[in-house]
Amino acid sequence: MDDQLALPVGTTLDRFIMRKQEEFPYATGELSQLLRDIALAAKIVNREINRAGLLGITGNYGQQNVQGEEQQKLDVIANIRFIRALRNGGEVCTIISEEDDHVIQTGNTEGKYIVAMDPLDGSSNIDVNVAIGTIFSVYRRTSDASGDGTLEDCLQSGARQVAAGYIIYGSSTMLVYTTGCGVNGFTYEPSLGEFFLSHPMIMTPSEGKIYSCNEGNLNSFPEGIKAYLDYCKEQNYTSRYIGSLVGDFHRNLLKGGVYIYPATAKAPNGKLRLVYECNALAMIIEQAGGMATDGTERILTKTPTELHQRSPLVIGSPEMVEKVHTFLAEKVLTA
Ligand SMILES: O=P(O)(O)OC[C@H]1O[C@](O)(COP(=O)(O)O)[C@@H](O)[C@@H]1O
Repeated sequence: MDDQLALPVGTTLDRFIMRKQEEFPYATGELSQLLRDIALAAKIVNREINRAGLLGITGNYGQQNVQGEEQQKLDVIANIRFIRALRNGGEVCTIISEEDDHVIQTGNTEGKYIVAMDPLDGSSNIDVNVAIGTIFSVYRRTSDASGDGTLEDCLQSGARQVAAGYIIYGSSTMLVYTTGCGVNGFTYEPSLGEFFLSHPMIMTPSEGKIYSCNEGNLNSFPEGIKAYLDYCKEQNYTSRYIGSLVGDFHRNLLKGGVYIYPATAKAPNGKLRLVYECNALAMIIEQAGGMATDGTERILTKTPTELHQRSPLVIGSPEMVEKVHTFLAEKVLTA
């Protein structure tokens, strides 16, 4: 964790990015510009979300995405806005999006970066005014920087991320990200159109009392997860699950807790997507002193073979994730 440059709360995102770049003498400024492009798209999407009910942009878009999920109008709008900002910025050659079957070549053939994103996470909550989010991962391309990004560029393990983050559109809008030197959170001030540093160097508590999972799927959970949930109830832990990964993750990051989306009968590989949901949050939680696994393997060491592949996810306070592992291992042994 770099503590050389602890910038004060209230520092603008732009200034923070610039000052952090100065710590890397060989930095070219391209990643900094990419982060600014993401912040710009976040401001635009935030505005659309806030006005959605007035502009008639709530509800279904009338088509399904590659996951077979009904696309919401705001899913499509957020996707367009982030793609446009990244394309216009010029730093990104290829984008992977939850809303697109195939990779998106931006035409920035000199662009050094790949972005994987879930433009709007928590789709089931969009129309009911519950926190939703955007999740993003940034990779440096491994192919020559003269042409479109390759599939190999897009299927790198999470450990190769150069930056990762999310935007939460909740009671306030925040951008939380890491470039591998700690996790910082910025709160959006709409009247000034600026993100300001509000949560410097976030560390998650090693232990917590909150567990988050959809117990509606309990009957098809692995025995180890069922046993862990019983343990949580014996410990009088609190159950909190809003059904938006970003919202549940953000709460648990700050307060301490564990989010679990295991393999189920309905989703034998879990529901969440490794490349643009799990990897980014795994980098954030590890930078904040927490853990992220699929129940056994560290998320960041998994090398994806498909763009939209799913993975079980256990993420949060390290002692709680370890406890889940203990119960999973025990049940495997006694099965
Ligand atoms: O309704 P379920 O099965 O509990 O799933 C909820 C989970 O699925 C998600 O909605 C998946 O994300 P999308 O909304 O982007 O498809 C997560 O945000 C959330 O944690």
